[in-house]
Amino acid sequence: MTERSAAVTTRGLIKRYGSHTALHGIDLDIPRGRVFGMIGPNGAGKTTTMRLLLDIIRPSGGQLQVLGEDPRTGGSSLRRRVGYLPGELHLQARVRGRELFAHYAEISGTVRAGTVESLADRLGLDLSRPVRSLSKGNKQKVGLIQAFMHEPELLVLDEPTSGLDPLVQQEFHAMLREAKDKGQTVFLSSHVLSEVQQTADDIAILRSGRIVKLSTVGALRESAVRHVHVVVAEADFAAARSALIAVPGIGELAETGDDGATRALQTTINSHVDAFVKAIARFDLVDLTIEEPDLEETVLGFYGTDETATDGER
Ligand SMILES: Nc1ncnc2c1ncn2[C@@H]1O[C@H](COP(=O)(O)OP(=O)(O)OP(=O)(O)O)[C@@H](O)[C@H]1O
Repeated sequence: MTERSAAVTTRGLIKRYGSHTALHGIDLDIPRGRVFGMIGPNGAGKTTTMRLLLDIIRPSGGQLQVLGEDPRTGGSSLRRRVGYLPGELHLQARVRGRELFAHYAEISGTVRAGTVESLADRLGLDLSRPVRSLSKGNKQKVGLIQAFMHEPELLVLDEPTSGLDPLVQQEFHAMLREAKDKGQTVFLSSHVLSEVQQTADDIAILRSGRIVKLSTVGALRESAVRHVHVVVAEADFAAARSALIAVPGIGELAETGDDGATRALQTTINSHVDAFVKAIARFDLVDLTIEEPDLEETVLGFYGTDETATDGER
C-alpha cells in the first residue's frame, strides 16, 4: 500500500500579477490531520496561496499538490474533497439559505441528511431568510456551512472568523476541533494571532510573499518573549544583576523600584526560563513574576518593517 499523500505540498510556488510578484517561491508541507494556520500582514499573499490551491488562479512557477493531485487537473472530483471558504463571499442570489445549500450540495457532492440544519443551528443561522439580506456575520456563517457540510478531507478557510461575534467564534473553534478529531485537515488564514494560537498545531508567518517563519505553535510559544519582574534584597542587588546579565536570551535590565530594603528589576527572556530561574535562585529573592509568553510581540517581530510588505511591492 502506498503512503497517503500530504494534504498540501508546494515547492517554489510563485505567483505574479503582471510585474508584481505576490508569492516568491513558497514551500509548504501540510500533513493530514493537522490544523495549519497562516498569518501575515495585509497583502502578504495568504489569499493568493489559497486561491492557487483551489485552482481559482494558476501559478506562475513551482509545483503544488492538493490531496496528492495537481489542482489544475484534479477537476470536480478533487474539488469535492475540499471545503473552501473564500475571503470575500458574494451572496447576491434571491434564494433562501435552504435552497442555496441544496444548490451547493450539487457541486460539493453528498451531504448527510440533517448536516446543514445542525450546522445552521450551531452557528445560529436562519435558513429561511433570503441570503441577500443577511448581515456580514450571517453571510460568513453561510460560507462556513457550505465549506463544512460535505465533511471534506481538506478545509481551506480564508479569514474564517471575520465578522463573527465571540460566541459564534467559540462554536467555530469547536467545529475545528471536531474536524481534526475526524482526521480532516484544516488550512486557515487569519489576522488574529490568538485565534491561530488557540486552534492551530502549526503556524506559517508570511510576509511580502515569503514564509519568514514555520513552526509548531508550541515551539513558537517556547521561544516567545516573556516579561519578568524580580525583587531582591538590597544587599544582593549588585550580584544578582551581574548574574542575570550573563543569562542567555535575557533582555535589557531596567530598575523599576527601590524602597531601601529591596530593589526591583524588569526584563525579558526569549529562551527557556531554566537558566534564568537557576541564576536568580542563589540570591535573597523577595518576589518573582514570569509572565505568560507574549506571542504577539514575537510574531510582530517577524512582520518587521519592510516597505515591500505593501501592495506597492515590485
Ligand atoms: N488580482 C490581482 N491583481 C493584481 N495584484 C493582486 C491581485 N490579487 C492580489 N494581488 C496582490 O498580491 C499581493 C498579495 O495579495 P493577497 O490578497 O494574497 O494578500 P493577503 O495576505 O490575503 O492580504 P489580506 O490580509 O489583506 O487579505 C498584494 O500585494 C495584492 O495587492
